[in-house]
Amino acid sequence: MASIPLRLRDHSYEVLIGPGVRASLAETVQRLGARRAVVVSARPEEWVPDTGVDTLLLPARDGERDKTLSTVEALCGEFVRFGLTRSDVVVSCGGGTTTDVVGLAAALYHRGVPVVHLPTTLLAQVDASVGGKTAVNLPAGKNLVGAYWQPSAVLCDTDYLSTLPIREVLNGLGEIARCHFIGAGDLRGLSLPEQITASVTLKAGIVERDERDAGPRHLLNYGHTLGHALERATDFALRHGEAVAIGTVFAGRLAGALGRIGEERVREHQEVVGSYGLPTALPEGPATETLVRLMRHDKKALTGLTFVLDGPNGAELVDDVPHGLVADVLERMPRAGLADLVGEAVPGASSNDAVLT
Ligand SMILES: NC(=O)c1ccc[n+]([C@@H]2O[C@H](COP(=O)([O-])OP(=O)(O)OC[C@H]3O[C@@H](n4cnc5c(N)ncnc54)[C@H](O)[C@@H]3O)[C@@H](O)[C@H]2O)c1
Ligand SMILES: [Zn+2]
Repeated sequence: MASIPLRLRDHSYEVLIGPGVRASLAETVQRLGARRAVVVSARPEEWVPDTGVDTLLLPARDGERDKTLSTVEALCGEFVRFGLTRSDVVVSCGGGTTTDVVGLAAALYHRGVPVVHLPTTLLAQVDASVGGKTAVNLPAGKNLVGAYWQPSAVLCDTDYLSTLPIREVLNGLGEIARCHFIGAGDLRGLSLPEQITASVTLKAGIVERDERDAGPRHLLNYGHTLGHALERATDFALRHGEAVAIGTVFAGRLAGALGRIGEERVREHQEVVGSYGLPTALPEGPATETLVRLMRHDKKALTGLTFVLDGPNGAELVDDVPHGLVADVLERMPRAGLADLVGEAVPGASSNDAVLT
């Protein structure tokens, strides 16, 4: 088991990672001094560990559809009925959508009640549950209403991952792959729990330096500018992490075209992303101009576009990248059908066994 500390000025906590770590929930609740707990879980009841205190178990559903203010309101209503106080605790158990919506309910209820996350997807373990950002969607867009509310502990039980469909594994691996280029070093060849640990360690370090997104935290958006555009251009047929994987390969090529890195490092982007079984080519379909337009929208750029790009001093924010160059690099990227990009990403694998071992 690994224990990663996240030290902030007025709030510190541990992220535990490994098989079976959910069993430390009761100890965590006791340490917090809570007398009651509300557990909001999108997973089967048997997956929810004992809290050791008087507990209300609320079933939930993962998915963007339920990541709304009305879910927050419904949860808070249940907290009141149960008599939850500010010295008690809320526990989330589910994917990143569940940790996000439960995290926001915890942030708002009584102006903030402690929350412990039990993330059950790879993406939620390496990214969504760590760092204190919580949010819900509005009809106008994703994550438009939220708050910073750091959890009191995060328990990343890697046993939860054994039932994940392959596409959800790839979704998380996309975020792990981009860590290679923002300071985690080469994680290829490590076990999955080790890769999760390294990714969480990297994110924890970045959040410690920049809790509220004023600077270094933008490094976490490596590969995301094109990634977001690809998600939208494919109507979300690509999972977030898959789109980020392609965005990471593109970021390497763009940094190369700008002369910030050499050919070998550009190739390394392709190799690292490919080694995780992730897509490295653009999907057939969305025109180059469409992708550029979506990226402009993403960053509200008036002149050039802004990207996080690799360079002699590591990754950094680069402003004013000319549209023409961006379009040119996109044009030169290979294209493949969606089925080829993700359908057979792990040859012969009918479950995720091949990637999780
Ligand atoms: N707060 C942050 O900093 C942050 C960072 C990254 C992403 N996010 C958010 O996270 C969300 C995405 O999270 P996600 O990818 O986990 O999506 P998700 O919560 O929708 O879960 C993905 C799918 O996996 C299923 N699932 C979950 N656990 C499972 C398990 N153990 N076995 C089998 N199936 C399981 C779910 O039912 C769902 O179908 C987005 O809403 C995104 O905005 C937040
Ligand atoms: Zn991401």
